[in-house]
Amino acid sequence: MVNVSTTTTSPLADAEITDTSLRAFLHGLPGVDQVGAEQRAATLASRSIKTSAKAQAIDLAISMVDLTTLEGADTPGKVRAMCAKAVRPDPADPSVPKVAAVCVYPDLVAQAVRALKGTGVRVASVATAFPSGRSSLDVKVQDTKLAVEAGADEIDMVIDRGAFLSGRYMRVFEEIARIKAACGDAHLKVILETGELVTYDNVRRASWLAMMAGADFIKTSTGKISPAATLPVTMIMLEAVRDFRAATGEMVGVKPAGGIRTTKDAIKHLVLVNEVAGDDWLTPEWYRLGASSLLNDLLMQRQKMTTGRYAGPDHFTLD
Ligand SMILES: O=C[C@H](O)COP(=O)(O)O
Repeated sequence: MVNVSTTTTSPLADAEITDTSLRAFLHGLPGVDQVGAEQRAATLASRSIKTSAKAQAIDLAISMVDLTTLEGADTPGKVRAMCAKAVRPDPADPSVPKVAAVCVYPDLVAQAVRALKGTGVRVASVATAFPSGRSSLDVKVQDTKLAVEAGADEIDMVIDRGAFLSGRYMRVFEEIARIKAACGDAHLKVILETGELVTYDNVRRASWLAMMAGADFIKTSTGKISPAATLPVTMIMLEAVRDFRAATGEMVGVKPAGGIRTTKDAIKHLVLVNEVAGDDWLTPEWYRLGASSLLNDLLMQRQKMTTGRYAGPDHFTLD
């Protein structure tokens, strides 16, 4: 019996969560029909939307962006410039909405907090030995606490894929629950790194595991591993949050991240959200697009819709 206290509602809330009950629950989830899932995602992705809806969709997508820089070469100056862009994506057009959040490494959180104070743009920080997650739990907790103390509103943690893939689900559960506790009031996004989970069944299991352990959001990827936020994987995660709400009454957000670069990609995601989870998720509170270079394409397409012509990519500052 493992002593874990979790504050979230879970389908196993009445039974004490044990290695055995957790494994039985996760392996009792319906298997994913791989061919069916890929076909359905492709069909939904091929839907077109009306031009009038496209303008709205672009603004919604902008408002959902977690504008991200996660490079070893990141500097305070780069983060300040990114924060300015997050608040006012197109300096020439004040009608462009601000993005949801900026996402940086923990040592740059204080910088971002200063730059975004009072703007309503949130500060997200990766933590827990991102992107590999290969460190002790104590170090991961400390990493999380430092980011929260520096002012992060949101923590993007990675799960221990080695533990998950070797069937040590309870270890993954406990780790998420410990990090959730270390977050305090900060929201916790749990990165599954779906590109390393091998099967869609594992994506479904990891989604439920993360939600049961206290995730406020489930996130596809770190952006460091390919494939990242594919449509079938995102669809399976959207099904999981939909079914989790039906089972528990609790809503959990979804954040696809990695490889989302074009307006077309973003709109496919919005269609998927609407069709699979429902329009309750169509807000920045419940859906985010983690991306380092999507914003400029959204701005270019928006300008094309407003003025009838494209501005060159050099019209906008670098993502
Ligand atoms: O969380 C966000 C990802 O790191 C961004 O990935 P990307 O550079 O492929 O957009």
